Amino acid sequence: MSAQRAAGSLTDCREMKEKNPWHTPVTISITVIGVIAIVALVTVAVLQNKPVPQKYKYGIVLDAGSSHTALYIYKWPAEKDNNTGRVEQEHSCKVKGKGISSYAETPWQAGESLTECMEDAVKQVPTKRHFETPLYLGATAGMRLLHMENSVASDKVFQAVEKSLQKFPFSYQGARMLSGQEEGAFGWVTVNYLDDRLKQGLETTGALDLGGASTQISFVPKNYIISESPSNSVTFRLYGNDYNLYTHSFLCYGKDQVLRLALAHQTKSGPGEIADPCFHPGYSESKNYSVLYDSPCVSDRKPQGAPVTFHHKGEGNFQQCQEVVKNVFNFTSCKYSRCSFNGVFQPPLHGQFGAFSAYYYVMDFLNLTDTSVPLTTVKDKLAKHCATPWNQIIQQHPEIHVKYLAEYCFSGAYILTLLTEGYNFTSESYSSIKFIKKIKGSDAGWTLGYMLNLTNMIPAEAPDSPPLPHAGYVSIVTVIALLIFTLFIIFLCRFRPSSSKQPQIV
Ligand SMILES: O=c1[nH]cnc2c1ncn2[C@@H]1O[C@H](COP(=O)(O)OP(=O)(O)O)[C@@H](O)[C@H]1O
Ligand SMILES: [Ca+2]
Repeated sequence: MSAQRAAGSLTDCREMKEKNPWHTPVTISITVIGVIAIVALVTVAVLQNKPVPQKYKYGIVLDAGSSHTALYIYKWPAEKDNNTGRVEQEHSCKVKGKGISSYAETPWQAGESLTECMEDAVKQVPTKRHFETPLYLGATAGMRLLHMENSVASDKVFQAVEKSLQKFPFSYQGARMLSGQEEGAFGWVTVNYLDDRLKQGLETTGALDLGGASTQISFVPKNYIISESPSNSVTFRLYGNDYNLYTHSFLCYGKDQVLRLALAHQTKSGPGEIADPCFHPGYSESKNYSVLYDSPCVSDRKPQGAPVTFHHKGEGNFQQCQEVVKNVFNFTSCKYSRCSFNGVFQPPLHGQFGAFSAYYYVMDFLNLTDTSVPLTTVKDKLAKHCATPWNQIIQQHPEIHVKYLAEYCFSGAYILTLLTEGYNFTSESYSSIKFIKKIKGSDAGWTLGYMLNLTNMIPAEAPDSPPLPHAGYVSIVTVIALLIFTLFIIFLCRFRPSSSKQPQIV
C-alpha cells in the first residue's frame, strides 16, 4: 500500500512540474539560500568540533628496589579529564649500580646515583610540562630491611635521595617506603589497568611479583566473605566496581634473600666447604661468612666460630636442590582455615595470574615461560639445566652477567617450589599463570598503579558515557543536514508558491 502511495506521489510531483515548472525566481532563491545555509551549518558544526592536536601530560615514578632503581615516565592525553585518557609508559631508565639501600654507609651516593636517569627524564619530558609533572620515588624491600636494621641510616638515604630529586625541574611529590601490602596491591592495579579489566568490570587477573628481597601475591578470591586475616585484605572501589583483594608480601622471600636463607641452612654448622645441589657442577667460589649473614633475614643464624670464608661448590642436582629450597619454608603452623606458608593466611587460588619482575627474568632465560607445557616437563628441563657443567653454561652465554648465570638453577627451583608448595598451584592451575614483562608496551610492576592512585586517575565511580568521537559527530551532522535537505525538496515539490490549485496527495 505505502509503496503504491509513494509511486503515486512521485507521478503527481512530475505532473505538477510539467504544469507549473519549479524554477520560478522565488523557488530558485529559496533553494539557493537553503543549500548555502545547510553547507554553512555543516561546515561550522564540523570545524567547531575539530580535534585539537594531541597534547600529553606526564608523570615520573622511581622504583627504588633492593637490587636496583628504575625510572619510569608515564604519559596521558592532556585534554581528556583525569578519567578518560589512557595512561601508558613513555620511557624507562635503569639506574647504574645497586639499589639505594646499598648506600647505607655513603648516603650521598644514593642521591648521586639517580642523576643520570633524572637528566634523561629532563630531556624526555617536554620543557613546558616540567613544572607540572609529578615526580615520586617509592622504595621497597631493600629499604624495609635497612630500616629494620638501622633506621638512622635509612633516614639518611631518603634525605640524600630527596635532596638530589629536588634539584630537577619537576613537581617533586616525595620519596617514601611502600608497605608490602601497597607493593602487592599496586602491582595488581597496574596489571588490571593495563589489561583494561577495571574500566570494563571484567574478571580480574592476580599479580605475582618476585623481587630480590620480597615477593608479593595478590588476587581477588572467589566467594570472599570477611577475610580471616584483615591485614591481608585491601578493598577498592574502581570505576563503580568493588574489589576485595587478598594480598601478601613475604619479606626475605625475594630471590636474593631466599638464596641467603638457603645458604644459611647449608652452612648452619659453620663448615669450610658446602656442596650445593642448586649450583652447576664445576662451580666453585670462595665466599665470606660475614657477607652472607649481613642481612636481617639471616643475621640471627650466623654460626658461632665459623671460619672467615667457605668454599661454595656446585653439585647440579635439581631433586636435591628442591629439598634444600623446601627448607626455607615453614609449613607446620597455621591458625587459619588455610595457609600458604610461614603461618600466613591464603584463600584458595582463583582466576588467571600474571607473574612479573624476577619471575619473568628467570623463566625467560630458562625458556620456560610457556605454561601450557606440563609441570613435569618444566621440571625435567630445569633438571637438565642444573646438571649442565658450569664452564659449558659460561661458554653458551658469554653476554649474560655471571652472577645471574650462576643463580638461574637455584632461582628456577625456588620459583617452582614457591608456586607449587608455597602458594599451592597444582599441575592444572599452573597453566593459569602467564609470565609477563610488559602489557601493551608498559612494564608490569607496582609503579603505574602507585601513580594512578596518587594522582586520583582511577575514579571510584564509572565516568559518564564518553563524548562522541569526531568522526561520529561529523556523520551525525551530515545525516541531519541531508534529511533537512530532502524534506526541503519534498516541500518544494508539493507546496509551490506559484500554484493556487494544489492537487491533494492522499
Ligand atoms: O636480567 C636479570 N636476570 C635475572 N634476574 C634479574 C635480572 N634483572 C633483574 N633481576 C632480579 O630481579 C630482582 C628485582 O628485585 P628488586 O630490585 O625489584 O627488589 P625488591 O622488589 O625486592 O625491592 C632482583 O633479584 C634482581 O637481581
Ligand atoms: Ca621490585
